[in-house]
Amino acid sequence: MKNIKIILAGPRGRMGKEAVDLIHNTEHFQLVACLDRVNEGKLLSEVEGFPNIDAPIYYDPRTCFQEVEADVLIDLTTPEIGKINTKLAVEYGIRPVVGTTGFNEEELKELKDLAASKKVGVIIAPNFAVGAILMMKFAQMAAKHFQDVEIMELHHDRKLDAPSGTAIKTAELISKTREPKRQGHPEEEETIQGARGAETKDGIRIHSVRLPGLVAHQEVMFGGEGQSLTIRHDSYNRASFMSGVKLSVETIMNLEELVYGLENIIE
Ligand SMILES: NC(=O)C1=CN([C@@H]2O[C@H](COP(=O)(O)OP(=O)(O)OC[C@H]3O[C@@H](n4cnc5c(N)ncnc54)[C@H](OP(=O)(O)O)[C@@H]3O)[C@@H](O)[C@H]2O)C=CC1
Ligand SMILES: O=C(O)C1=N[C@H](C(=O)O)C[C@H](O)C1
Repeated sequence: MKNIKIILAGPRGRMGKEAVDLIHNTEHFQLVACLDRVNEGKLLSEVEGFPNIDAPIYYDPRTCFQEVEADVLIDLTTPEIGKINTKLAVEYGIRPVVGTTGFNEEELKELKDLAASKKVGVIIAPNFAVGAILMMKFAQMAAKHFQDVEIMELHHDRKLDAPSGTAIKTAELISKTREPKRQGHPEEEETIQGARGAETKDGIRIHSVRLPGLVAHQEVMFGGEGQSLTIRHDSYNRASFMSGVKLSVETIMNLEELVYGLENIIE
């Protein structure tokens, strides 16, 4: 397989560290630069925790994309920075694999159009874990048979966005097979605001839990006459996401458009 040259944004983060290991341990992957908001001008090997990896660190994505020859950008930063990096990478013909969450519908549409016009592959993956993809697909299947559903997503308390990208994607997939419905008692009232969670435009409730000790977890709970069905996925560590990152980097080399969600590339 051809060597794939990768720029990684966010190498010191929880996901970024795992991605450095993945790139380092994959024969046909090469880390050619990092984007970070500290350590500009250093090599990654000069930063504590990353011996033997001589990729230069840039702060400004534009300078990095101009100076470094790369095939793929992996972005694992923050919602605000991820959006800037992704758009800029497409403009420079570098294919973004984006794990960073927090893109809204309008931003996805804008990127889709940009990717199509530049013929540059983009993968935006709200969740890279294969089990999470299956959980979402199973939920979409179950929604054919159960009209009433609520999503509970549970994450560590360092997470910036709520609801999670996975919960939003799950609700979107369910909405493809379930008619819009306003759930609960027609006259229900929240005596404490937010008690019924956030409601999507199709009437699906999403509840976001943030606690130290958690990593990334989600339950999709369906209710019917005299029965319920709960589909649950748990990521206990960030290594759980790395096979999806690897697959995305390999797949994006043959894409010329935006793909939103790994369910579109996992058979
Ligand atoms: N798709 C998926 O499967 C998954 C997606 N995620 C998403 O990935 C993203 C990262 O998550 P996580 O690793 O837990 O978060 P972290 O907060 O651990 O890491 C984010 C990193 O981005 C860095 N950063 C901030 N600003 C910049 C900048 N201007 N340039 C480059 N780097 C910058 C931060 O630096 P500093 O430390 O200085 O703030 C930090 O090191 C989140 O959006 C999260 O939702 C997470 C897990 C799985
Ligand atoms: O911030 C996280 O940790 C995660 N973010 C993604 C999301 O918002 O769905 C994926 C996973 O749940 C972990």
